[in-house]
Amino acid sequence: MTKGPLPADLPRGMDLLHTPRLNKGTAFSEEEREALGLVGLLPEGVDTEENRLRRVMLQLDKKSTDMGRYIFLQSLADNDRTLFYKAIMSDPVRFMPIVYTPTVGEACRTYGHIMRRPKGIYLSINRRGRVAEILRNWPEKDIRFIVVTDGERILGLGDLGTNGMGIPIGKLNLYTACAGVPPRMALPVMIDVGTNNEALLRDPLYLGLRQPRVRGPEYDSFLDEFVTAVQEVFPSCCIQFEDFANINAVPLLQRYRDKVCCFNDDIQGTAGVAVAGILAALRMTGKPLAEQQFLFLGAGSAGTGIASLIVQVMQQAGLSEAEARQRCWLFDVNGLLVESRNDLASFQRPFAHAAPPANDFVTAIESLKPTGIIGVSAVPRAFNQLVIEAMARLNERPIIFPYSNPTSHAECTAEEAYRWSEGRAIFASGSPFPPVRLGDRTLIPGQGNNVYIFPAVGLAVFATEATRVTDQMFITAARAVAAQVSEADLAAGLIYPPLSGILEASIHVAVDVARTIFAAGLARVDEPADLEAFIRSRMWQAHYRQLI
Ligand SMILES: NC(=O)C1=CN([C@@H]2O[C@H](COP(=O)(O)OP(=O)(O)OC[C@H]3O[C@@H](n4cnc5c(N)ncnc54)[C@H](OP(=O)(O)O)[C@@H]3O)[C@@H](O)[C@H]2O)C=CC1
Ligand SMILES: CC(=O)C(=O)O
Ligand SMILES: [Mg+2]
Repeated sequence: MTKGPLPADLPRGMDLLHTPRLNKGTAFSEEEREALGLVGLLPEGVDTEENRLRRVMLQLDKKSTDMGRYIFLQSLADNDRTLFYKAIMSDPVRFMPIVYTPTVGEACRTYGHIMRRPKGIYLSINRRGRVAEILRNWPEKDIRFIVVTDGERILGLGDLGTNGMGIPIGKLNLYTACAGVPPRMALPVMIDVGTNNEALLRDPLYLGLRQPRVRGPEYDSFLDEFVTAVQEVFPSCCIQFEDFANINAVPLLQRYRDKVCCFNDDIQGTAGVAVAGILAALRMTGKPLAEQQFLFLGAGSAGTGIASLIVQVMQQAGLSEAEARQRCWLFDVNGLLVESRNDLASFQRPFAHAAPPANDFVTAIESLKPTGIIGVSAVPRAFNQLVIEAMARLNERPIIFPYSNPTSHAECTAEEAYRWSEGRAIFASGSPFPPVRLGDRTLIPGQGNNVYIFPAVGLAVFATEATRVTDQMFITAARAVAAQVSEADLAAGLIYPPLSGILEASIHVAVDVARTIFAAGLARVDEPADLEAFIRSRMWQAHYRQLI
């Protein structure tokens, strides 16, 4: 018995089983099977959602590698999207390292080899002039989030060309899994302007343009065409720029941040998570922010993005901009950023100090006496024993954040940071590390990853239909993430909320960000009396819908 007429566009029979958004497989009820032409296309047994989840877990358990699990889960998403989200949301601690860093990094390295069904839109520069037409080929019409990359700086793995498509897909998976943003409204986009990765150009299974990267005015005008076309085809869409090389990431953000609803996750999202970690760490040490001194290894998108947000937060704590800048020092491949250097890009100049050059990181630590070091260099093991021991000599509780991803590019492991600091480090890494046993203590490393920020900011932007994304929204998000860390978490050494509860944490963060959006007059909906109930009401749930 149907409950009224069926929607005209509801697929039937095999088409329905091949529509991942609607497919419930063996969970289609007898009623649905009769009404939708499914009788005989499924075995007689009618499953519950839970039974289908049990079968997924059983099959995952039989896979011997995380790559195998990644491929299985992405195929599941192609087949039954609800079940995919139900699975990964059932245990974020187990599944985040598979759909996200570190496994997604390995998946991107070999994307042309493991690819099954395409997901998202590929915009090749050879199709310039046709971007709006191509975006219209996407079947969904109300797109609210695009995560876009050109594949040039995929995690710390460098230029992976169109193989980098795994990142927009993974980030958008997390919008839904960690914040309930409806998956139907999310679109991964790959801008293909070629690749300078010789190994990929030689790989017969590589699927992108086989040419060196296009740069300069031609690149810029293609990105202009993309941003303009998004406004035309998806007028309520927020664009998240992801994993662009800094030569493009920084100018793109500067060009569009005040014109359209957009942000750069590596610059602003990462800054949000770093500030959150610092604020929570200070709850642990009881020291004021205005007395902290940070030294960064790496002065690219993430390094300058974090430093810039720290400066703003320190200003809110009462320091002048100049005083705050004196508390952020950056060190890159050519040493400390000092005014006498003539190799600095314009986005790095504001962080160059009037100080003598220094080419040795440990020497820089000894002279600047930082309270925290933040690794955003993608240089594996750059925080060596000398570095950690120097930090531990200077600080009772040194802040050590090896933020580079994936795990193979972390500046140090959790075990190293704890061992070389005699267990005193306040530690968080971009990719997860397992708990560390030190003497009779078990230390639990936190994950300092922008996943604590972008899904929650995204949920707030989605619910309020915000017109812009501002730095203040990331400061609010950072404060809200830090506030989610309980006294018990702090006592256990954690400076981020446990990943197991990331969905609830994101909702609380989104509520605060939404308040900031309303206060700034950037919302396109009326401010509701009960903001939390409003945010919750906008969230997608990973449950099968009754189709008839
Ligand atoms: N945890 C998280 O949430 C996030 C982590 N990240 C990670 O941060 C890393 C950097 O990202 P991003 O800032 O976008 O990349 P960029 O390429 O913009 O920056 C990398 C920086 O590291 C410097 N660097 C390279 N080699 C060395 C070296 N041997 N010693 C000192 N500095 C060096 C580079 O200098 P030069 O340009 O001169 O080579 C550059 O300043 C990546 O691994 C990424 O995965 C990024 C975003 C979020
Ligand atoms: C986490 C992230 O955005 C990165 O490593 O690039
Ligand atoms: Mg990134």
